[in-house]
Amino acid sequence: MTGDAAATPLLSCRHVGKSFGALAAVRDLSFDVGAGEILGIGGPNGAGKTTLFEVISGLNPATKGAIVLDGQDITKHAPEQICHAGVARTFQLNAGFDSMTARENVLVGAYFGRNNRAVPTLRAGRAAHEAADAALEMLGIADRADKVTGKLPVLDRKLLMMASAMATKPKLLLMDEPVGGLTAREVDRVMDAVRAIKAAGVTIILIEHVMRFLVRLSDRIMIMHHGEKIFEGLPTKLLDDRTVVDVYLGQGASERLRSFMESTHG
Ligand SMILES: Nc1ncnc2c1ncn2[C@@H]1O[C@H](COP(=O)(O)OP(=O)(O)OP(=O)(O)O)[C@@H](O)[C@H]1O
Repeated sequence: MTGDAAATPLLSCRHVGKSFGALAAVRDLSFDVGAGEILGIGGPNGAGKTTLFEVISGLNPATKGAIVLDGQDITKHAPEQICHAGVARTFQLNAGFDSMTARENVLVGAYFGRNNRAVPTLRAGRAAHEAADAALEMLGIADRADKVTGKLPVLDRKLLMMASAMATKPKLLLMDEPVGGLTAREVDRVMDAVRAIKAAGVTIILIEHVMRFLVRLSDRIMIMHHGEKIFEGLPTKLLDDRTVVDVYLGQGASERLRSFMESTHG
Protein backbone atom coordinates (compact mmCIF):
# COMPACT_ATOMS: atom_id res chain seq x y z
CA MET A 1 0.00 0.00 0.00
CA THR A 2 1.24 3.49 -0.71
CA GLY A 3 -0.18 6.90 0.02
CA ASP A 4 -2.75 7.19 2.80
CA ALA A 5 -3.42 4.68 5.52
CA ALA A 6 -6.24 2.25 4.68
CA ALA A 7 -9.85 3.29 5.35
CA THR A 8 -9.83 1.20 8.54
CA PRO A 9 -6.31 1.54 9.89
CA LEU A 10 -4.57 -1.25 11.77
CA LEU A 11 -3.17 1.28 14.24
CA SER A 12 -4.72 4.60 15.09
CA CYS A 13 -3.11 7.11 17.47
CA ARG A 14 -5.26 10.07 18.48
CA HIS A 15 -3.91 13.10 20.37
CA VAL A 16 -1.30 10.90 22.06
CA GLY A 17 0.93 12.58 24.61
CA LYS A 18 3.63 11.40 26.98
CA SER A 19 5.13 13.66 29.63
CA PHE A 20 7.96 12.95 32.03
CA GLY A 21 7.27 15.56 34.72
CA ALA A 22 7.48 18.92 32.95
CA LEU A 23 9.01 17.45 29.79
CA ALA A 24 6.49 16.63 27.04
CA ALA A 25 8.38 13.99 25.06
CA VAL A 26 5.39 13.31 22.77
CA ARG A 27 2.74 15.99 22.21
CA ASP A 28 -0.73 15.67 20.78
CA LEU A 29 0.33 13.19 18.10
CA SER A 30 -2.29 11.75 15.74
CA PHE A 31 -1.59 9.34 12.88
CA ASP A 32 -2.82 6.10 11.34
CA VAL A 33 -1.04 3.07 9.92
CA GLY A 34 -2.84 0.95 7.35
CA ALA A 35 -2.66 -2.85 7.31
CA GLY A 36 0.35 -4.00 5.31
CA GLU A 37 1.94 -0.56 5.26
CA ILE A 38 5.46 0.48 6.29
CA LEU A 39 5.49 3.82 8.11
CA GLY A 40 8.97 5.25 8.56
CA ILE A 41 9.67 7.67 11.40
CA GLY A 42 12.60 10.07 11.39
CA GLY A 43 13.58 13.13 13.37
CA PRO A 44 16.45 14.63 15.37
CA ASN A 45 17.80 13.06 18.56
CA GLY A 46 15.38 13.57 21.42
CA ALA A 47 12.38 14.13 19.11
CA GLY A 48 10.31 11.55 20.98
CA LYS A 49 10.49 8.66 18.51
CA THR A 50 11.50 5.93 20.96
CA THR A 51 9.09 7.34 23.53
CA LEU A 52 6.30 6.87 20.98
CA PHE A 53 7.28 3.18 20.74
CA GLU A 54 7.34 2.94 24.56
CA VAL A 55 3.81 4.31 24.61
CA ILE A 56 2.42 2.08 21.84
CA SER A 57 4.02 -1.04 23.33
CA GLY A 58 2.81 -0.14 26.83
CA LEU A 59 6.26 -0.07 28.49
CA ASN A 60 5.70 3.57 29.41
CA PRO A 61 1.98 4.32 29.01
CA ALA A 62 0.62 7.46 27.39
CA THR A 63 -0.35 10.33 29.65
CA LYS A 64 -2.89 11.58 27.08
CA GLY A 65 -4.83 10.37 24.06
CA ALA A 66 -5.92 7.02 22.66
CA ILE A 67 -4.21 4.16 20.83
CA VAL A 68 -6.41 1.69 18.96
CA LEU A 69 -5.09 -1.53 17.41
CA ASP A 70 -7.41 -3.32 14.99
CA GLY A 71 -10.45 -1.78 16.66
CA GLN A 72 -9.27 -2.54 20.23
CA ASP A 73 -8.31 0.31 22.59
CA ILE A 74 -4.89 -0.70 23.97
CA THR A 75 -3.97 2.67 25.51
CA LYS A 76 -3.93 1.43 29.09
CA HIS A 77 -3.08 -2.20 28.50
CA ALA A 78 -0.03 -3.87 30.04
CA PRO A 79 2.93 -4.64 27.70
CA GLU A 80 2.22 -8.39 27.66
CA GLN A 81 -1.45 -7.77 26.77
CA ILE A 82 -0.35 -5.47 23.93
CA CYS A 83 2.07 -8.13 22.71
CA HIS A 84 -0.69 -10.76 22.84
CA ALA A 85 -2.96 -8.34 20.93
CA GLY A 86 -0.40 -8.40 18.10
CA VAL A 87 2.28 -5.73 18.65
CA ALA A 88 5.94 -6.83 18.70
CA ARG A 89 8.99 -4.66 18.98
CA THR A 90 12.75 -4.56 18.48
CA PHE A 91 15.07 -2.24 20.38
CA GLN A 92 17.82 0.23 19.51
CA LEU A 93 20.34 -1.76 21.55
CA ASN A 94 20.55 -5.52 21.39
CA ALA A 95 18.05 -7.12 23.72
CA GLY A 96 18.23 -10.84 24.37
CA PHE A 97 19.56 -13.51 26.67
CA ASP A 98 23.30 -13.69 25.99
CA SER A 99 23.96 -17.07 27.58
CA MET A 100 21.13 -18.81 25.71
CA THR A 101 21.32 -20.05 22.13
CA ALA A 102 19.69 -18.13 19.29
CA ARG A 103 16.91 -20.75 19.05
CA GLU A 104 16.22 -20.54 22.80
CA ASN A 105 15.92 -16.75 22.52
CA VAL A 106 13.39 -17.00 19.69
CA LEU A 107 11.54 -19.71 21.59
CA VAL A 108 10.99 -17.25 24.44
CA GLY A 109 9.13 -15.01 21.99
CA ALA A 110 7.18 -17.93 20.55
CA TYR A 111 6.25 -19.26 24.01
CA PHE A 112 5.39 -16.06 25.90
CA GLY A 113 4.39 -13.86 22.96
CA ARG A 114 0.99 -15.36 22.19
CA ASN A 115 -0.62 -16.13 25.54
CA ASN A 116 -0.24 -15.78 29.28
CA ARG A 117 2.00 -18.50 30.65
CA ALA A 118 2.60 -19.93 34.10
CA VAL A 119 6.39 -19.80 34.44
CA PRO A 120 6.69 -22.77 36.86
CA THR A 121 5.35 -25.11 34.17
CA LEU A 122 7.59 -23.69 31.46
CA ARG A 123 7.50 -26.18 28.61
CA ALA A 124 7.39 -25.04 25.03
CA GLY A 125 5.20 -27.27 22.88
CA ARG A 126 5.40 -28.15 19.20
CA ALA A 127 3.60 -24.99 18.03
CA ALA A 128 6.16 -22.78 19.81
CA HIS A 129 9.08 -24.76 18.35
CA GLU A 130 7.56 -24.50 14.87
CA ALA A 131 7.00 -20.74 15.24
CA ALA A 132 10.61 -20.31 16.45
CA ASP A 133 12.05 -22.33 13.57
CA ALA A 134 9.91 -20.47 11.01
CA ALA A 135 11.10 -17.11 12.38
CA LEU A 136 14.78 -18.17 12.33
CA GLU A 137 14.30 -19.34 8.76
CA MET A 138 12.54 -16.14 7.67
CA LEU A 139 15.35 -13.97 9.05
CA GLY A 140 17.99 -16.21 7.44
CA ILE A 141 19.73 -17.24 10.66
CA ALA A 142 18.54 -20.84 10.99
CA ASP A 143 22.09 -22.09 10.51
CA ARG A 144 23.18 -20.10 13.60
CA ALA A 145 20.29 -21.38 15.76
CA ASP A 146 22.51 -23.38 18.11
CA LYS A 147 25.12 -20.65 18.59
CA VAL A 148 25.32 -18.86 21.93
CA THR A 149 23.69 -15.45 21.47
CA GLY A 150 26.37 -13.43 23.24
CA LYS A 151 28.95 -14.65 20.71
CA LEU A 152 27.00 -13.72 17.58
CA PRO A 153 28.17 -10.75 15.45
CA VAL A 154 26.15 -7.54 15.60
CA LEU A 155 24.18 -8.13 12.37
CA ASP A 156 23.10 -11.61 13.49
CA ARG A 157 22.03 -10.22 16.86
CA LYS A 158 19.84 -7.64 15.14
CA LEU A 159 18.31 -10.32 12.92
CA LEU A 160 17.81 -12.47 16.01
CA MET A 161 15.89 -9.67 17.73
CA MET A 162 13.68 -9.46 14.64
CA ALA A 163 13.21 -13.25 14.66
CA SER A 164 12.20 -13.20 18.35
CA ALA A 165 9.65 -10.49 17.58
CA MET A 166 8.33 -12.39 14.54
CA ALA A 167 7.96 -15.58 16.61
CA THR A 168 5.16 -13.82 18.53
CA LYS A 169 3.27 -13.69 15.18
CA PRO A 170 2.58 -9.95 15.32
CA LYS A 171 0.15 -7.91 13.26
CA LEU A 172 2.33 -4.84 13.85
CA LEU A 173 6.12 -4.79 14.24
CA LEU A 174 7.82 -1.73 15.72
CA MET A 175 11.51 -1.51 14.78
CA ASP A 176 13.72 1.00 16.58
CA GLU A 177 16.82 1.91 14.54
CA PRO A 178 17.33 -1.58 13.09
CA VAL A 179 20.46 -0.66 11.11
CA GLY A 180 22.29 1.63 13.54
CA GLY A 181 26.02 0.82 13.46
CA LEU A 182 25.85 -1.54 10.44
CA THR A 183 27.93 -1.40 7.24
CA ALA A 184 26.25 -0.56 3.90
CA ARG A 185 26.21 -4.23 2.92
CA GLU A 186 24.67 -5.19 6.26
CA VAL A 187 22.05 -2.46 5.81
CA ASP A 188 21.08 -4.10 2.49
CA ARG A 189 20.74 -7.44 4.30
CA VAL A 190 18.35 -5.93 6.86
CA MET A 191 16.39 -4.24 4.04
CA ASP A 192 15.79 -7.67 2.53
CA ALA A 193 14.69 -8.95 5.93
CA VAL A 194 12.21 -6.09 6.35
CA ARG A 195 10.82 -6.75 2.86
CA ALA A 196 10.35 -10.43 3.77
CA ILE A 197 8.47 -9.43 6.93
CA LYS A 198 6.23 -7.08 4.95
CA ALA A 199 5.63 -9.79 2.35
CA ALA A 200 4.42 -12.05 5.18
CA GLY A 201 1.61 -9.52 5.77
CA VAL A 202 3.03 -7.77 8.84
CA THR A 203 2.49 -4.02 9.20
CA ILE A 204 5.68 -2.19 10.19
CA ILE A 205 6.63 1.08 11.83
CA LEU A 206 10.34 1.74 11.70
CA ILE A 207 12.43 4.45 13.29
CA GLU A 208 15.71 5.10 11.52
CA HIS A 209 18.32 7.81 11.04
CA VAL A 210 19.83 6.07 7.99
CA MET A 211 17.87 7.91 5.31
CA ARG A 212 18.62 5.46 2.49
CA PHE A 213 16.98 2.70 4.55
CA LEU A 214 14.03 4.87 5.62
CA VAL A 215 13.29 6.25 2.15
CA ARG A 216 13.67 2.95 0.28
CA LEU A 217 11.44 0.91 2.57
CA SER A 218 8.75 3.30 3.77
CA ASP A 219 5.38 3.71 2.06
CA ARG A 220 4.93 6.89 4.07
CA ILE A 221 7.23 8.88 6.30
CA MET A 222 6.53 10.84 9.46
CA ILE A 223 9.11 13.27 10.82
CA MET A 224 8.99 14.25 14.49
CA HIS A 225 10.56 17.23 16.23
CA HIS A 226 10.13 18.21 19.90
CA GLY A 227 7.50 15.48 20.31
CA GLU A 228 5.36 16.74 17.42
CA LYS A 229 4.76 15.67 13.85
CA ILE A 230 6.31 18.17 11.46
CA PHE A 231 5.84 16.09 8.28
CA GLU A 232 3.73 13.16 7.13
CA GLY A 233 3.65 12.02 3.52
CA LEU A 234 5.32 10.15 0.69
CA PRO A 235 9.12 9.75 0.87
CA THR A 236 9.40 11.58 -2.46
CA LYS A 237 7.81 14.69 -0.87
CA LEU A 238 10.26 14.84 2.03
CA LEU A 239 12.72 17.15 0.32
CA ASP A 240 10.01 19.59 -0.76
CA ASP A 241 9.34 20.40 2.89
CA ARG A 242 11.32 23.43 4.05
CA THR A 243 10.92 22.67 7.78
CA VAL A 244 12.17 19.09 7.38
CA VAL A 245 15.21 20.30 5.47
CA ASP A 246 15.92 23.07 7.98
CA VAL A 247 15.38 21.29 11.31
CA TYR A 248 16.33 17.73 10.50
CA LEU A 249 18.20 16.97 7.32
CA GLY A 250 20.30 20.10 6.87
CA GLN A 251 21.43 21.30 3.44
CA GLY A 252 24.25 18.78 2.86
CA ALA A 253 22.21 15.71 3.77
CA SER A 254 19.29 17.00 1.71
CA GLU A 255 21.45 17.31 -1.39
CA ARG A 256 22.86 13.79 -0.92
CA LEU A 257 19.35 12.44 -0.41
CA ARG A 258 18.04 14.29 -3.46
CA SER A 259 20.66 12.75 -5.74
CA PHE A 260 19.97 9.33 -4.21
CA MET A 261 16.20 9.76 -4.75
CA GLU A 262 16.68 10.93 -8.32
CA SER A 263 18.72 7.80 -9.04
CA THR A 264 16.14 5.44 -7.47
CA HIS A 265 12.80 7.14 -8.25
CA GLY A 266 13.47 8.04 -11.84
N1 LIG B 1 12.14 7.61 31.00
C1 LIG B 1 12.38 8.89 30.74
N2 LIG B 1 12.39 9.80 31.75
C2 LIG B 1 12.61 11.12 31.49
N3 LIG B 1 12.82 11.63 30.26
C3 LIG B 1 12.83 10.77 29.23
C4 LIG B 1 12.60 9.36 29.40
N4 LIG B 1 12.64 8.76 28.18
C5 LIG B 1 12.89 9.74 27.29
N5 LIG B 1 13.00 10.93 27.91
C6 LIG B 1 13.24 12.23 27.25
O1 LIG B 1 12.24 12.38 26.26
C7 LIG B 1 12.78 13.04 25.10
C8 LIG B 1 12.55 12.18 23.89
O2 LIG B 1 13.44 11.06 23.95
P1 LIG B 1 13.38 9.86 22.91
O3 LIG B 1 14.37 8.83 23.37
O4 LIG B 1 11.99 9.42 22.74
O5 LIG B 1 13.89 10.57 21.59
P2 LIG B 1 14.29 9.92 20.19
O6 LIG B 1 13.62 10.73 19.15
O7 LIG B 1 14.02 8.45 20.20
O8 LIG B 1 15.87 10.19 20.13
P3 LIG B 1 17.07 9.31 19.47
O9 LIG B 1 16.98 9.52 17.99
O10 LIG B 1 18.29 9.93 20.06
O11 LIG B 1 16.89 7.89 19.89
C9 LIG B 1 14.25 13.31 25.41
O12 LIG B 1 14.35 14.64 25.90
C10 LIG B 1 14.57 12.30 26.50
O13 LIG B 1 15.62 12.75 27.34
